[in-house]
Amino acid sequence: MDTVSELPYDAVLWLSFGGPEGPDEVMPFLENVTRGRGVPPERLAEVAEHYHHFGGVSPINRLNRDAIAAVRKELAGQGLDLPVYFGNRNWRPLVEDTLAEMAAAGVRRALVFPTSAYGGYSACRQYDEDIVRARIAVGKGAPELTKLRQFFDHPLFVSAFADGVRAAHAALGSQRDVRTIFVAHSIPESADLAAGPPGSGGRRYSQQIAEAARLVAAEAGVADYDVVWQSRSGPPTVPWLEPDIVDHLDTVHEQGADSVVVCPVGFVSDHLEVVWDLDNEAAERAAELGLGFARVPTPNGDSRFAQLVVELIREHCTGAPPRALSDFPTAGCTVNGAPCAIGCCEPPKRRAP
Ligand SMILES: CC1=C(CCC(=O)O)c2cc3nc(cc4[nH]c(cc5[nH]c(cc1n2)c(C)c5CCC(=O)O)c(CCC(=O)O)c4C)C(CCC(=O)O)=C3C
Ligand SMILES: [Fe+2]
Repeated sequence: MDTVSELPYDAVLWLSFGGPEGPDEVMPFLENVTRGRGVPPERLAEVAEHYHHFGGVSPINRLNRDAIAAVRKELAGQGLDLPVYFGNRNWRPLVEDTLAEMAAAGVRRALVFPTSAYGGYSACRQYDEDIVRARIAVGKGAPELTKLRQFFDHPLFVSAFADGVRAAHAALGSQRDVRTIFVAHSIPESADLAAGPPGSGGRRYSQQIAEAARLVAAEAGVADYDVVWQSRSGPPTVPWLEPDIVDHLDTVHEQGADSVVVCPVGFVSDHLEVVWDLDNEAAERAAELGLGFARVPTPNGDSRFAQLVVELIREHCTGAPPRALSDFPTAGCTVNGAPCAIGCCEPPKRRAP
């Protein structure tokens, strides 16, 4: 690709979810995540336990810092002079503070890399809301922020997972009846129905998950697989995407499988919902059922992830056609937190606070 000599941007903002880094930070973090979202206190107490199991430290901030270091190296290696800043929605470093720091350093226009590959409210539109909130907090002189596009069907994203699926099958041995299970964060049915531009029929999130699973399976040479969900929250009366991964293990066991390859295609890093909900809860259920269990790593630890981020930056700056394996429209790239379209991935109706 041509060199991007005169970059129209002067920084990158790595925008993520955030997580606690000590036991005292767990509850304040969870309160930030769930403010006004109708998550029952019992669920909150249960999730707090998951964090305390790891000393109150989520791996997510460390994983983001490692990924940022890799992206800085990749940028420098490609001769791109762009500082990378780190800000989160729910925990320190909070995006409001990071954006203030960027403004003070003289940043005028920045690209935003959100740490989610997908569309939908939680995965895409809520990051737009974070951008709006941070710019309001900084006020006059807030940098212009352009969010990079969704990348669930990017060949580098797909091939990192596909290599992991192949390696997991190899680790379990080829003579066994292995079931491949793709898993993503569940969301309320209503949020999935509202995902995508109005009039599109919704379900953009679950459709993109299904498409990513299909692409990864095809590249890994897996003919049969399932797509299931994890980490549901909210009151039990509200329907969320199902089946849950743990229940699904019972199903595949009944169907005669003797081992499972679990691929967390909905996430980019091995954060707490992966190391607890999959490596602990799901792995434990698999052991009870006598199922062999191999969990595929997320792409964050793969060298292709930094390449992917830099490719998205270059693609945006040069106007090159998006490298994408699906027919879904390229969405998610907007300026200053604008939605992709009016009413796109609308936030679900909340209970009054
Ligand atoms: C689609 C989706 C992604 C993927 C896209 C993306 O990556 O952005 C994601 C990522 C993450 N979710 C995370 C953690 C949590 N999510 C919660 C709650 C919720 N998630 C939701 C959806 C998603 N979540 C929803 C609809 C809720 C209900 C409340 C609400 O409507 O917002 C809660 C509250 C307690 C609970 O009920 O579980 C916690 C603690 C962490 C950090 C893990 C760590 O600390 O390492 C990460 C990366
Ligand atoms: Fe979540």
